Amino acid sequence: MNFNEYPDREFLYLQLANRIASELGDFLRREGRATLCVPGGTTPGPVFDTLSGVDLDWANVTVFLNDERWVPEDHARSNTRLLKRRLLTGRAAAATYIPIHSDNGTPEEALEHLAEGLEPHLPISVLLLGMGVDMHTASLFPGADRLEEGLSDKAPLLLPMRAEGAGEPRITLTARPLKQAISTHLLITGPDKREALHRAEKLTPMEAPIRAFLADTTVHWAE
Ligand SMILES: O=C1O[C@H](COP(=O)(O)O)[C@@H](O)[C@H](O)[C@H]1O
Repeated sequence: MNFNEYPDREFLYLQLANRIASELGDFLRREGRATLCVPGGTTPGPVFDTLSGVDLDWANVTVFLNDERWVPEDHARSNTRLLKRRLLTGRAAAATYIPIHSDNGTPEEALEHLAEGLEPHLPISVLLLGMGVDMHTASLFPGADRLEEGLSDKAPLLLPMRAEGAGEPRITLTARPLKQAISTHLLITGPDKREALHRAEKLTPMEAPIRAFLADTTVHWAE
C-alpha cells in the first residue's frame, strides 16, 4: 500500500478530489467513458463537494456506491442520499447514476435486478473506499453473516450483508469487483483509523476486511 499523509483534512480533500478527477479524465480521453465507485458514511462528503464542480465530461461517467444501508432513501443514514446531495449535483449531475438500493422489499429481493444494472459498467475505473475503525470497508464487516462469501474470488457482484456493528441490513459490492478496479484509493481521517489500518496489515481479511484491498491501494490520511 502507498500511504499519503496530508498536513490537514482540507488539503487532503482537495488533493484527493483533484487526483480522482485527473484519473477520470485520463480514462475519458483513452476510452471515452469511465466508472467511479464511491463510499458513503461521514468522511467523503467534502471530497464529493469539490469533485461535483470539476469540469469533466461527466455525461460519460457512471457513478455508483460501494455499498448501501437498507434504509429509505430520505433517511439520514442513506448513502444514496449523501451521493445525490453532495456528488451528483452541479457539473457532476450529468453523470449516469446506477442504484444499488431500492425503497421496496429486502436486499435479497432486489439483489438480482440491481446486479444486472451494474454489470455493464464494470470494471470500475476509479474506486474510492472508506473504512470504519472496526476495519470494515464497503459493507464487508468483521463477523458479518456472509463475509466469507463476500471475500471469495467467486463471489457474485453484490451481496446482502448483516453484521452486529452495521446497524441495519446492508447491500455491498463484494471483494471481487472491488479488487478488479483499475485504480483504488482509500480515504481515512483521524488517529483511530490510522491505527486501525496499521492493525489491519497484520490481520487476515476475515478479521479485518480492508486487508483484502491494501496491496494495490493508495491511502490518503490526515489527522
Ligand atoms: O457504513 C459505512 O461505513 C464506511 C466508513 O464510514 P465513515 O462514516 O467512518 O466514513 C463507509 O465507507 C461505507 O460506505 C458506509 O456504508
